[in-house]
Amino acid sequence: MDPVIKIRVEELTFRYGTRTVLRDVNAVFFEGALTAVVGPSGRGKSTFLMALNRLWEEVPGADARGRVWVRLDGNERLVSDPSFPVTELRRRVAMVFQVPNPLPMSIFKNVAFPLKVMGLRDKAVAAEVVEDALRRAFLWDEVKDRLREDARLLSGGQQQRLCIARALAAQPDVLLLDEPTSSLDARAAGIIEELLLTLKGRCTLVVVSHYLEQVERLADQVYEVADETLQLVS
Ligand SMILES: Nc1ncnc2c1ncn2[C@@H]1O[C@H](COP(=O)(O)OP(=O)(O)OP(=O)(O)O)[C@@H](O)[C@H]1O
Repeated sequence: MDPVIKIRVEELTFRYGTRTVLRDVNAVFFEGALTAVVGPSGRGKSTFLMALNRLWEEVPGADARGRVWVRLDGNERLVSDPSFPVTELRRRVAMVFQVPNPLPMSIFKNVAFPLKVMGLRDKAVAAEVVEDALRRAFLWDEVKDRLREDARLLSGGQQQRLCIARALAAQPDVLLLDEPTSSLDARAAGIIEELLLTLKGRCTLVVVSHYLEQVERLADQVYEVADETLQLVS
């Protein structure tokens, strides 16, 4: 069976003010696969991720042209379609940042946060979803007895897994991860890598990485940002 295209990027051009960072980018991302985006610093890798869920719209002076399609519930949706609520887009195409960004609240509330935004009021269901997300993020055993503690007291690696759990709680179709291990030591990075491998198949993953060995271990497909565009390298 042919792989399903989850995200299709057509003729994407991205500018900050008068400076063009990406030009005429065409790329596809397959459902359930992990695609790595590599390339030297400052070439537009993070910018590219931001184009996939419209995060760039929050950045003054940024402008994206072209089309990004995401397949949701069997239909391709244009992410820039004004009738596509950005909150829904970012729930289904979720971002995990380089530096973990736990909210100033408890571990439990951090993971339950997207459920609250989605209007889920049933506490028992929320508790189940939070536990499931923490288990899938390989964090449950470490935090199950301290769910009411401030999330900012967790280690860097635990905070990153918490942020992944928070994204997973909203059941995203696509997870965008911007150098998710670069602020972590080797052991913590290894746990995140293992976690990403278990997410493959259930979620479409797009991972910006600087580490070639990591990319070789994890990626099904690799794009390199070069000459202001994305080139498929493997
Ligand atoms: N808000 C902004 N305003 C103006 N220019 C920006 C802005 N954000 C990024 N840039 C510029 O756009 C280019 C691409 O930045 P981006 O962060 O996407 O690169 P990157 O490949 O992810 O880099 P790194 O690997 O260092 O994280 C850089 O030259 C950067 O200086």
